[in-house]
Amino acid sequence: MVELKNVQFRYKKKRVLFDNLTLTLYPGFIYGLLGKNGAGKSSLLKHVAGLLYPNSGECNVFGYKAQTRNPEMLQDIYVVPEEFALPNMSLAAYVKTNAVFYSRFNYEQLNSYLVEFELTDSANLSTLSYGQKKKFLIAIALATNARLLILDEPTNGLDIPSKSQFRKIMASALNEEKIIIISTHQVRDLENLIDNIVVLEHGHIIFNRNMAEISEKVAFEYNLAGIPDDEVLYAEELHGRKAGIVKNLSGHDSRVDLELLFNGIIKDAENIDKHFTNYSYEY
Ligand SMILES: Nc1ncnc2c1ncn2[C@@H]1O[C@H](COP(=O)(O)OP(=O)(O)OP(=O)(O)O)[C@@H](O)[C@H]1O
Repeated sequence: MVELKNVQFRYKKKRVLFDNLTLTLYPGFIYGLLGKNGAGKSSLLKHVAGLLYPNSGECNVFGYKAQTRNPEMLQDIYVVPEEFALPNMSLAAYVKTNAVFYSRFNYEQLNSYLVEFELTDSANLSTLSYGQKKKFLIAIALATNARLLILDEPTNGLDIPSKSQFRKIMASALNEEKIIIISTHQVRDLENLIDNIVVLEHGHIIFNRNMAEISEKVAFEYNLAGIPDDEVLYAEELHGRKAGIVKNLSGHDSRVDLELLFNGIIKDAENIDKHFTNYSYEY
Protein backbone atom coordinates (compact mmCIF):
# COMPACT_ATOMS: atom_id res chain seq x y z
CA MET A 1 0.00 0.00 0.00
CA VAL A 2 1.11 3.58 -0.66
CA GLU A 3 -0.07 6.07 1.89
CA LEU A 4 0.40 9.81 1.86
CA LYS A 5 -0.96 11.30 5.06
CA ASN A 6 -1.38 15.04 5.53
CA VAL A 7 1.64 15.79 3.37
CA GLN A 8 2.76 19.41 3.41
CA PHE A 9 5.43 20.33 0.92
CA ARG A 10 6.95 23.39 -0.67
CA TYR A 11 9.98 23.82 -2.89
CA LYS A 12 12.45 26.33 -1.47
CA LYS A 13 11.31 29.92 -1.96
CA LYS A 14 8.09 28.78 -3.63
CA ARG A 15 4.53 28.78 -2.40
CA VAL A 16 3.15 25.66 -0.71
CA LEU A 17 2.53 22.90 -3.27
CA PHE A 18 0.96 20.17 -1.11
CA ASP A 19 -1.18 21.34 1.74
CA ASN A 20 -2.43 18.36 3.74
CA LEU A 21 -2.40 15.99 0.80
CA THR A 22 -3.80 12.59 1.74
CA LEU A 23 -3.97 9.68 -0.69
CA THR A 24 -4.01 5.91 -0.37
CA LEU A 25 -3.17 3.58 -3.26
CA TYR A 26 -4.00 -0.11 -2.98
CA PRO A 27 -2.35 -3.18 -4.53
CA GLY A 28 -4.12 -4.77 -7.48
CA PHE A 29 -4.91 -1.52 -9.26
CA ILE A 30 -3.59 0.71 -12.01
CA TYR A 31 -3.93 4.37 -11.12
CA GLY A 32 -4.02 7.12 -13.73
CA LEU A 33 -2.54 10.29 -12.25
CA LEU A 34 -3.72 13.25 -14.27
CA GLY A 35 -3.41 17.00 -14.02
CA LYS A 36 -2.45 20.07 -15.98
CA ASN A 37 1.17 21.23 -16.32
CA GLY A 38 2.57 22.16 -12.96
CA ALA A 39 -0.27 20.51 -11.01
CA GLY A 40 2.24 18.54 -8.91
CA LYS A 41 2.17 15.06 -10.48
CA SER A 42 5.93 14.58 -10.72
CA SER A 43 6.42 16.06 -7.25
CA LEU A 44 3.89 13.59 -5.85
CA LEU A 45 5.58 10.68 -7.60
CA LYS A 46 8.96 11.82 -6.26
CA HIS A 47 7.53 11.74 -2.73
CA VAL A 48 6.36 8.18 -3.29
CA ALA A 49 9.79 7.17 -4.59
CA GLY A 50 11.45 8.84 -1.59
CA LEU A 51 13.19 11.40 -3.79
CA LEU A 52 11.42 14.38 -2.18
CA TYR A 53 10.60 14.60 1.50
CA PRO A 54 7.45 16.08 3.01
CA ASN A 55 7.96 19.15 5.21
CA SER A 56 5.42 17.51 7.46
CA GLY A 57 3.09 14.55 7.24
CA GLU A 58 4.04 11.08 6.05
CA CYS A 59 4.59 9.13 2.89
CA ASN A 60 4.73 5.37 3.43
CA VAL A 61 5.34 2.67 0.84
CA PHE A 62 4.68 -0.95 1.82
CA GLY A 63 5.07 0.09 5.44
CA TYR A 64 8.40 1.90 4.93
CA LYS A 65 8.85 5.63 5.25
CA ALA A 66 9.57 6.45 1.58
CA GLN A 67 12.23 9.06 2.35
CA THR A 68 14.44 6.55 4.17
CA ARG A 69 14.85 4.75 0.83
CA ASN A 70 15.20 1.48 2.63
CA PRO A 71 16.81 -1.15 0.30
CA GLU A 72 13.89 -3.53 0.96
CA MET A 73 11.50 -0.86 -0.25
CA LEU A 74 13.69 0.15 -3.19
CA GLN A 75 13.79 -3.35 -4.63
CA ASP A 76 10.03 -3.12 -4.77
CA ILE A 77 9.90 0.17 -6.66
CA TYR A 78 10.77 0.91 -10.26
CA VAL A 79 10.44 4.40 -11.67
CA VAL A 80 10.35 5.18 -15.37
CA PRO A 81 10.87 8.94 -15.33
CA GLU A 82 9.62 11.36 -17.95
CA GLU A 83 13.14 12.42 -18.78
CA PHE A 84 16.16 10.18 -18.51
CA ALA A 85 19.68 9.71 -19.78
CA LEU A 86 20.90 6.23 -20.58
CA PRO A 87 24.62 5.40 -20.66
CA ASN A 88 26.52 4.43 -23.78
CA MET A 89 26.49 0.67 -23.22
CA SER A 90 24.87 -2.45 -24.57
CA LEU A 91 21.31 -3.31 -23.55
CA ALA A 92 22.58 -6.54 -22.03
CA ALA A 93 25.21 -4.76 -19.91
CA TYR A 94 22.65 -2.22 -18.69
CA VAL A 95 20.24 -4.97 -17.72
CA LYS A 96 22.97 -6.90 -15.92
CA THR A 97 24.02 -3.81 -13.95
CA ASN A 98 20.48 -2.99 -12.87
CA ALA A 99 18.95 -6.44 -12.42
CA VAL A 100 21.08 -7.15 -9.33
CA PHE A 101 19.06 -4.59 -7.35
CA TYR A 102 15.87 -6.58 -7.89
CA SER A 103 15.72 -10.01 -6.29
CA ARG A 104 12.75 -11.07 -8.42
CA PHE A 105 14.20 -9.88 -11.73
CA ASN A 106 13.06 -12.24 -14.47
CA TYR A 107 15.16 -12.44 -17.67
CA GLU A 108 12.58 -14.58 -19.47
CA GLN A 109 9.92 -11.94 -18.91
CA LEU A 110 12.34 -9.25 -20.03
CA ASN A 111 13.00 -11.09 -23.28
CA SER A 112 9.32 -11.54 -23.99
CA TYR A 113 8.68 -7.80 -23.45
CA LEU A 114 11.65 -6.93 -25.67
CA VAL A 115 10.26 -9.22 -28.38
CA GLU A 116 6.84 -7.57 -28.01
CA PHE A 117 8.45 -4.14 -28.37
CA GLU A 118 10.67 -5.29 -31.26
CA LEU A 119 13.87 -4.45 -29.43
CA THR A 120 15.72 -7.73 -29.78
CA ASP A 121 18.17 -6.63 -32.48
CA SER A 122 19.35 -3.55 -30.62
CA ALA A 123 22.93 -3.78 -29.39
CA ASN A 124 23.68 -0.40 -27.86
CA LEU A 125 21.49 2.00 -25.91
CA SER A 126 23.02 5.01 -27.66
CA THR A 127 21.66 3.82 -31.01
CA LEU A 128 18.05 3.64 -29.79
CA SER A 129 15.48 6.30 -30.55
CA TYR A 130 13.74 8.08 -27.65
CA GLY A 131 10.64 5.88 -28.04
CA GLN A 132 12.77 2.71 -28.16
CA LYS A 133 14.61 3.77 -25.00
CA LYS A 134 11.29 4.34 -23.29
CA LYS A 135 10.07 0.88 -24.32
CA PHE A 136 13.34 -0.63 -23.07
CA LEU A 137 12.83 0.99 -19.64
CA ILE A 138 9.19 -0.15 -19.51
CA ALA A 139 10.33 -3.72 -20.29
CA ILE A 140 12.90 -3.55 -17.47
CA ALA A 141 10.32 -2.04 -15.10
CA LEU A 142 8.02 -5.02 -15.63
CA ALA A 143 10.80 -7.60 -15.49
CA THR A 144 11.93 -6.36 -12.05
CA ASN A 145 8.62 -7.64 -10.65
CA ALA A 146 8.72 -4.67 -8.29
CA ARG A 147 5.39 -4.29 -6.52
CA LEU A 148 5.23 -0.56 -7.21
CA LEU A 149 5.72 0.76 -10.73
CA ILE A 150 5.78 4.49 -11.27
CA LEU A 151 5.57 5.53 -14.89
CA ASP A 152 5.79 9.23 -15.70
CA GLU A 153 4.51 9.93 -19.24
CA PRO A 154 5.30 6.36 -20.38
CA THR A 155 3.59 6.71 -23.76
CA ASN A 156 5.46 9.86 -24.75
CA GLY A 157 7.41 9.03 -27.87
CA LEU A 158 5.63 5.72 -28.45
CA ASP A 159 4.11 5.18 -31.89
CA ILE A 160 0.52 4.01 -32.25
CA PRO A 161 1.23 0.23 -32.37
CA SER A 162 3.58 0.58 -29.39
CA LYS A 163 0.88 2.39 -27.42
CA SER A 164 -1.50 -0.51 -27.83
CA GLN A 165 1.28 -2.98 -27.01
CA PHE A 166 1.98 -0.89 -23.91
CA ARG A 167 -1.67 -1.09 -22.80
CA LYS A 168 -1.75 -4.83 -23.43
CA ILE A 169 1.51 -5.48 -21.58
CA MET A 170 0.60 -3.31 -18.59
CA ALA A 171 -2.81 -4.92 -18.23
CA SER A 172 -1.30 -8.39 -18.33
CA ALA A 173 1.46 -7.48 -15.86
CA LEU A 174 -0.94 -6.35 -13.16
CA ASN A 175 -1.55 -8.78 -10.32
CA GLU A 176 -3.09 -8.49 -6.88
CA GLU A 177 0.23 -7.44 -5.32
CA LYS A 178 1.11 -4.67 -7.73
CA ILE A 179 0.40 -0.97 -7.66
CA ILE A 180 0.94 0.75 -10.98
CA ILE A 181 0.84 4.54 -11.16
CA ILE A 182 0.82 6.11 -14.59
CA SER A 183 1.08 9.86 -14.87
CA THR A 184 0.26 11.32 -18.25
CA HIS A 185 -1.24 14.09 -20.33
CA GLN A 186 -2.12 11.58 -23.01
CA VAL A 187 -5.34 10.60 -21.30
CA ARG A 188 -6.62 8.59 -24.27
CA ASP A 189 -3.62 6.26 -23.87
CA LEU A 190 -5.02 5.17 -20.52
CA GLU A 191 -8.45 4.24 -21.82
CA ASN A 192 -9.41 0.65 -20.98
CA LEU A 193 -6.29 0.36 -18.85
CA ILE A 194 -6.63 2.22 -15.57
CA ASP A 195 -8.81 1.16 -12.65
CA ASN A 196 -8.76 4.50 -10.86
CA ILE A 197 -8.33 8.09 -11.87
CA VAL A 198 -6.67 10.59 -9.56
CA VAL A 199 -6.67 14.22 -10.68
CA LEU A 200 -4.37 16.83 -9.18
CA GLU A 201 -4.85 20.56 -9.50
CA HIS A 202 -2.49 23.06 -7.82
CA GLY A 203 -1.24 20.32 -5.53
CA HIS A 204 -4.74 19.25 -4.42
CA ILE A 205 -6.49 16.02 -5.26
CA ILE A 206 -9.69 17.22 -6.85
CA PHE A 207 -10.99 13.85 -8.02
CA ASN A 208 -10.21 10.28 -7.01
CA ARG A 209 -12.61 7.67 -8.29
CA ASN A 210 -12.77 4.12 -9.46
CA MET A 211 -13.61 3.55 -13.15
CA ALA A 212 -16.44 1.15 -12.30
CA GLU A 213 -18.22 3.78 -10.25
CA ILE A 214 -17.62 6.38 -12.97
CA SER A 215 -19.15 4.21 -15.67
CA GLU A 216 -22.10 3.46 -13.43
CA LYS A 217 -22.80 7.00 -12.25
CA VAL A 218 -22.14 9.10 -15.37
CA ALA A 219 -22.39 8.72 -19.13
CA PHE A 220 -20.59 10.44 -21.99
CA GLU A 221 -22.71 11.92 -24.76
CA TYR A 222 -21.57 13.40 -28.07
CA ASN A 223 -24.81 15.20 -28.81
CA LEU A 224 -26.51 16.79 -25.85
CA ALA A 225 -29.50 18.00 -27.89
CA GLY A 226 -32.66 16.95 -26.12
CA ILE A 227 -31.00 16.08 -22.83
CA PRO A 228 -32.50 18.15 -19.98
CA ASP A 229 -30.07 20.67 -18.46
CA ASP A 230 -30.41 19.22 -14.99
CA GLU A 231 -28.97 15.92 -16.26
CA VAL A 232 -25.88 17.59 -17.77
CA LEU A 233 -22.87 17.78 -15.48
CA TYR A 234 -20.45 19.21 -18.03
CA ALA A 235 -20.72 20.35 -21.65
CA GLU A 236 -18.22 21.40 -24.31
CA GLU A 237 -18.26 22.18 -28.03
CA LEU A 238 -17.20 19.22 -30.17
CA HIS A 239 -17.35 19.42 -33.99
CA GLY A 240 -20.14 21.99 -33.88
CA ARG A 241 -22.21 20.04 -31.39
CA LYS A 242 -22.32 19.96 -27.65
CA ALA A 243 -20.74 16.92 -26.03
CA GLY A 244 -20.58 16.28 -22.35
CA ILE A 245 -20.92 14.31 -19.18
CA VAL A 246 -24.44 13.47 -18.08
CA LYS A 247 -26.00 11.65 -15.18
CA ASN A 248 -26.24 7.99 -16.06
CA LEU A 249 -29.90 7.26 -15.47
CA SER A 250 -30.04 4.22 -17.73
CA GLY A 251 -28.77 1.77 -15.14
CA HIS A 252 -26.27 0.42 -17.71
CA ASP A 253 -22.52 0.91 -17.43
CA SER A 254 -21.28 3.57 -19.83
CA ARG A 255 -18.04 3.68 -21.80
CA VAL A 256 -15.81 6.20 -20.02
CA ASP A 257 -14.38 8.93 -22.25
CA LEU A 258 -11.32 9.89 -20.23
CA GLU A 259 -10.66 13.07 -22.18
CA LEU A 260 -14.17 14.41 -21.64
CA LEU A 261 -14.02 13.33 -18.02
CA PHE A 262 -10.68 15.06 -17.49
CA ASN A 263 -11.90 18.26 -19.19
CA GLY A 264 -15.02 18.23 -17.03
CA ILE A 265 -13.07 17.68 -13.83
CA ILE A 266 -10.65 20.48 -14.61
CA LYS A 267 -13.57 22.81 -15.37
CA ASP A 268 -15.84 21.88 -12.47
CA ALA A 269 -14.65 18.98 -10.34
CA GLU A 270 -17.02 19.85 -7.52
CA ASN A 271 -20.14 19.58 -9.66
CA ILE A 272 -19.08 16.24 -11.11
CA ASP A 273 -17.88 14.83 -7.81
CA LYS A 274 -21.15 15.81 -6.11
CA HIS A 275 -22.81 13.19 -8.25
CA PHE A 276 -20.69 10.48 -6.62
CA THR A 277 -21.34 11.40 -3.03
CA ASN A 278 -23.40 8.28 -2.40
CA TYR A 279 -20.17 6.35 -2.66
CA SER A 280 -17.86 6.18 0.31
CA TYR A 281 -14.60 5.94 -1.60
CA GLU A 282 -11.49 6.70 0.40
CA TYR A 283 -9.41 9.73 -0.61
N1 LIG B 1 12.94 21.52 -8.55
C1 LIG B 1 11.97 22.42 -8.40
N2 LIG B 1 12.22 23.59 -7.76
C2 LIG B 1 11.24 24.50 -7.58
N3 LIG B 1 9.98 24.34 -8.03
C3 LIG B 1 9.69 23.21 -8.68
C4 LIG B 1 10.66 22.19 -8.90
N4 LIG B 1 10.07 21.19 -9.58
C5 LIG B 1 8.78 21.55 -9.76
N5 LIG B 1 8.56 22.77 -9.22
C6 LIG B 1 7.26 23.47 -9.20
O1 LIG B 1 6.31 22.66 -8.55
C7 LIG B 1 5.07 22.71 -9.22
C8 LIG B 1 4.64 21.29 -9.59
O2 LIG B 1 5.58 20.77 -10.53
P1 LIG B 1 5.51 19.27 -11.06
O3 LIG B 1 6.69 19.06 -11.93
O4 LIG B 1 5.34 18.39 -9.89
O5 LIG B 1 4.17 19.32 -11.89
P2 LIG B 1 3.61 18.28 -12.99
O6 LIG B 1 2.17 18.13 -12.69
O7 LIG B 1 4.45 17.06 -13.00
O8 LIG B 1 3.82 19.12 -14.30
P3 LIG B 1 4.02 18.65 -15.84
O9 LIG B 1 2.71 18.05 -16.24
O10 LIG B 1 4.28 19.94 -16.54
O11 LIG B 1 5.17 17.69 -15.88
C9 LIG B 1 5.25 23.64 -10.42
O12 LIG B 1 4.76 24.91 -10.05
C10 LIG B 1 6.74 23.70 -10.61
O13 LIG B 1 7.14 24.95 -11.08
